[in-house]
Amino acid sequence: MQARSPTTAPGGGGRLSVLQRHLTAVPLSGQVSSATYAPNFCYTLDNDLLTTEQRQFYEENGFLVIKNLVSHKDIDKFREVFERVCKKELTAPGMVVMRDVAIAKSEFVPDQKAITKVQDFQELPELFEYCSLPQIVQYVKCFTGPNIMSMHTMLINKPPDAGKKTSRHPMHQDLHYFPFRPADRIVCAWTAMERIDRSNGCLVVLPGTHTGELKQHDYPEWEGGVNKMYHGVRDYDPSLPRVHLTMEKGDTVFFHPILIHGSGMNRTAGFRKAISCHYASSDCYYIDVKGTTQENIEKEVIELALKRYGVEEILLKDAWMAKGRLVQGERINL
Ligand SMILES: CCCCCCCCCCCCCC(=O)SCCNC(=O)CCNC(=O)[C@H](O)C(C)(C)COP(=O)(O)OP(=O)(O)OC[C@H]1O[C@@H](n2cnc3c(N)ncnc32)[C@H](O)[C@@H]1OP(=O)(O)O
Ligand SMILES: Nc1ncnc2c1ncn2[C@@H]1O[C@H](COP(=O)(O)OP(=O)(O)OP(=O)(O)O)[C@@H](O)[C@H]1O
Ligand SMILES: O=C(O)CCC(=O)C(=O)O
Ligand SMILES: [Fe+2]
Ligand SMILES: [Mg+2]
Repeated sequence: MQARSPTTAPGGGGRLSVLQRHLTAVPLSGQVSSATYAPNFCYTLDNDLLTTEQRQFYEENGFLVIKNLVSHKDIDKFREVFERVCKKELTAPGMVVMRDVAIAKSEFVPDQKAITKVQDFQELPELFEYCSLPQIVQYVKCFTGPNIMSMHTMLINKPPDAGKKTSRHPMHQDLHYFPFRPADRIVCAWTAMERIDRSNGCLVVLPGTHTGELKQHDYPEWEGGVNKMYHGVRDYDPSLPRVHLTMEKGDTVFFHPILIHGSGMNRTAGFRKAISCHYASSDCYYIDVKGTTQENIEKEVIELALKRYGVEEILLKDAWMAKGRLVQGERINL
């Protein structure tokens, strides 16, 4: 791994100006791809899709935005399917439909408006289609290699904030939830289903933090409450330089599971929608999280599994084994 000098620390003037240029860059079409052999790269694999500049950007920042990757037609289709899920016209084994904590205890909330996210839709073909879109998978392969599993799926419907700031997602590292490694062979694809900016709670990232360690996570001490399992990095330092990712409908960001990120509150009256899938190489292997910072999330997952399904004696990895689905290549370890 390349050592990072203090001058390339996140938020260094040089880095941010490169970032700004990148974020306003033109769509990929027309760019010349390059299959450069790059011995110093470790977060991306040799491939003939990413330009050297794109690889370099992900290596340094831990994320990469590809404009206009998913068609509006496909997104409109996913939106319709989501609406049918909300109306309970469609369901699938294992799928979790979750309400925002601020309205979870209300006696009457009209169905569609109550839902903050749908999770684990891997058994619902109409939504799982997102995870198999060839134009997404071809990018995923640059990070995971050819044997690709989908591990976690979400359609996030960030509600207008009910006034308690519970629509925020605290700053976190997704690896906190994952009992598999190596982290560098895991990547999230997150697609904006409409224009998303600071007003409706865009993704907020801390560039370059993917080169750090997995940190201790807890529930943030938020007065208004916090959603189930929305852990945040302990002692989050709000003075760290952040980048707000403004994205248009169909734009997709690929990001590393150690990258610290979150999302702000939704100050609009609309439900901010994004669809995402976490992928991993099937060559990844499960780890035992006992005695690590991940013990607290394992405990919560075990409690939930007992409460929901009555299953006992499971480990975090058992839940993940059941969720994982092969997208391409061969299922090896996961
Ligand atoms: C397999 C491993 C998974 C690992 C995690 C994901 C990995 C992510 C990886 C990637 C990184 C991703 C990062 C991430 O995304 S982290 C977030 C991941 N979150 C989850 O996985 C949670 C998924 N949601 C659920 O399991 C259910 O919806 C829950 C259990 C929350 C409610 O269940 P259900 O919907 O059936 O409702 P109910 O009517 O039966 O209520 C039961 C109780 O729950 C209370 N309640 C209701 N809503 C909420 C709420 N929002 N916040 C807090 N509490 C809530 C409710 O008041 C009641 O309490 P009480 O009256 O009993 O006191
Ligand atoms: N104590 C905390 N612990 C963890 N994450 C936090 C904490 N406080 C705020 N965050 C997160 O930091 C990110 C940025 O928050 P912020 O409220 O600044 O975003 P915003 O609402 O999009 O922007 P702004 O309010 O500045 O216009 C969000 O993901 C938010 O959830
Ligand atoms: O707010 C979002 O859409 C992203 C939330 C997130 O980072 C996550 O669920 O892991
Ligand atoms: Fe996340
Ligand atoms: Mg704010």
